[in-house]
Amino acid sequence: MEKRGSPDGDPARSLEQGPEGLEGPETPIQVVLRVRPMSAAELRRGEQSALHCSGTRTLQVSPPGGGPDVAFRFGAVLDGARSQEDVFRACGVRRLGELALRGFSCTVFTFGQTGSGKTYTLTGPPPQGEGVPVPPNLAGIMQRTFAWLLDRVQHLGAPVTLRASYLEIYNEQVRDLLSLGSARPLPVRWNKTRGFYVEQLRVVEFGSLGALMELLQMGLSRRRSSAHTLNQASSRSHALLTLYISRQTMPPADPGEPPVGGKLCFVDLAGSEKVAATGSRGELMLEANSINRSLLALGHCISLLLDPQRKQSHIPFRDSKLTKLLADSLGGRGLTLMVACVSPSAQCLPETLSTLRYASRAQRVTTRPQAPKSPVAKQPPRLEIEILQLQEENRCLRAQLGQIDPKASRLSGARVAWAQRNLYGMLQEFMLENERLRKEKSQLQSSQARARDEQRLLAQQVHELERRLLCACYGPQPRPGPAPPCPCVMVPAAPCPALPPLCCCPCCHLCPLCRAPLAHWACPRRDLHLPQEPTEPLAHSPLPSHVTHSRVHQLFRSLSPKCPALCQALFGHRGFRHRPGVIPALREFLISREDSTKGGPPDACKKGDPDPAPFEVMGPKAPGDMPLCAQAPPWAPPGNPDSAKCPRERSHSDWTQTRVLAEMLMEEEVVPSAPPLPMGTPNTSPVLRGGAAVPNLARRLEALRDQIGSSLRRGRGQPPPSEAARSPSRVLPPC
Ligand SMILES: Nc1ncnc2c1ncn2[C@@H]1O[C@H](COP(=O)(O)OP(=O)(O)OP(=O)(O)O)[C@@H](O)[C@H]1O
Repeated sequence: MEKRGSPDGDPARSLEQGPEGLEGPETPIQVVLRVRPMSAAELRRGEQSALHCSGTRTLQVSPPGGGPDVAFRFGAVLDGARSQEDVFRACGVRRLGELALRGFSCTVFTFGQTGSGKTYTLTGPPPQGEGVPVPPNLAGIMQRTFAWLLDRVQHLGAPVTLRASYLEIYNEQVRDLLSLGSARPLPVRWNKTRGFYVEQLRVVEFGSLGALMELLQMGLSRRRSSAHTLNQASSRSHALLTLYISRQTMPPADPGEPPVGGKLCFVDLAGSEKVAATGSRGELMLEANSINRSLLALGHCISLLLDPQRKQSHIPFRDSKLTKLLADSLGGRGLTLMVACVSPSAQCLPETLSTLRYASRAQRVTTRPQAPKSPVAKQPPRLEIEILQLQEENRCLRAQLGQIDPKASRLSGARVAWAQRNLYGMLQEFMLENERLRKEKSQLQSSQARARDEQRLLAQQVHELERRLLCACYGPQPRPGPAPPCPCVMVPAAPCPALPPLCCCPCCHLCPLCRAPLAHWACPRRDLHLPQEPTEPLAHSPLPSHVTHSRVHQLFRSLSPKCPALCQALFGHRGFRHRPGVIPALREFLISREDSTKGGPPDACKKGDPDPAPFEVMGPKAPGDMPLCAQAPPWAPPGNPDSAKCPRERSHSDWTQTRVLAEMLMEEEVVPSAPPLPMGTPNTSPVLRGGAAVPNLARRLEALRDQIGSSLRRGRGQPPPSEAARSPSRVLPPC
């Protein structure tokens, strides 16, 4: 069966003869078969042996039902009568240890069915009690190798550092058996130089056999094991103990030369098991499945490695943690020894045959063992030349530094100090300026925030006053409850004093939609009741000729979003469908403008409107002296000579209301502008301060206040307030 490798199947021997530092020849995995003796239980059950050793390297398998024997040939075959020491010697582990000392990476692993003697072969029988050592004659391959190695190191005459790590793969999780705390799962990583490795694995340095034995005992005691039908102390995990050997070559080729690092790894695989045979249930069954899966992955890799063509391509080492960690030993540059363990019992023959086939395949797998090369030899010549050149340059520069003139060096020092001082001064100035700018910025930000607040407050006040104005116009008392959608919904309704008088017809008093009181021009049947009202086109109306259709459109569009209720009252529900109603409205406003220019209340005229903008919508030129109406309207301001004909005296507030309405109708937009930085004292009223920058807004606010106050007072029968009482900061009566 054995067709490759050295004649005696010992790969170490051929390597020992090969040149160090070069990639070695293809070397097969060394396989040794061990047949354990029949156990007491098997003997009790009267089971027969199905295996017979024929010579030192051949095993004969006799099928129980008769038939021809099947022979398997391995590097060595050891029957149940062979002692632990025999096994250690036959496996050639000492040679592997020698190669590890020379920098090779060597692996010894046991393989076989559960209860076949794998752990026994590697570490001896399970300890009889806590802290009870294994008797020396029963010590396994590991203890014997440790003893040999420590002894060898002592006689080596070169400094050697020994370290060890011990891990188990339990249910596909790597756990550190030497960890200081509780073992937690560790990741398996890969990099180009190290290949697969376990991250954060504890590696313990040891200097004596006793220390190493302690580490072994520690790991064995922490390793998972359980009892089942075939084994009372069955290992439930794969365990890997690795010795890292670091040896300094003597004499060193170069002072900076790193030591040679070899590895010797012992792998105790968990046994394959048939769940039906072992009677595993629950957790045991899960463990068995995990073990079988990983062994299957290992077998698959071995099968692929056998194919020389596929070996060059992809081998699925990543399929399991076990194959990852054995990748180098199976297909890489390591040297590997496999100890296959079997039970002699005929009852276990199917599993035994499986193990034998597995082992037969494995011994055909080859690796290319490679010893580490000397660091000097590794470097390409170009790099060596570069290093030499750099060293030379370094030496020259050091020499030049030592020859620098002390005088020159003092001068340059003064220059540096001067530069540093100046830079420091500049830096200080910048820092001060920065500080100033920062303060200024924070002041500006706070004043900006105050201005925004004031602006918001003013906008709220305007909004509130507009609302109250509408309330006052359409009804002094709003209905309790949520705000009505239309200000017309106010009961009891009262005619708005700011608007022209209502038609005498009762049907015209109410809005056809909301039934709120309406001005007579909004009545849908107004033509029937007021035949004298003009219905002609604008060109024939008594309005000035520049009041064109488009002007009226513009007026309506600007008014309707601002004051929909008032717009509705003035123009009707559909705006220009009642265009004839617009014309008198415009006429009224122009008359009121005429009144204000001719006289008006003294204080109102004095306050005056320096900005004629509200009326400019009617045209660049005011109507001026053009008589718009032969008869003055009843709401003409006092002081106007025509006011004598007025059926009722117009009060100051009446005039103001008219003016405000005119403003509201004419203004293009009501957008309070942000006031500039506050000029007055901080206690100044926001209205006054904001008003400085928003004259229209403040003026309008004051007028609205006046108007609302007077409307409400009239409703309650109170006398009008004195001029002094009209203050912007006055508290408004509730609507
Ligand atoms: N060569 C041997 N001589 C005497 N007893 C042995 C031998 N090999 C194994 N045994 C005994 O057989 C039992 C099973 O051995 P061991 O635990 O090593 O099997 P295993 O293959 O490691 O099983 P598992 O895979 O379940 O861990 C143990 O009691 C062990 O002492």
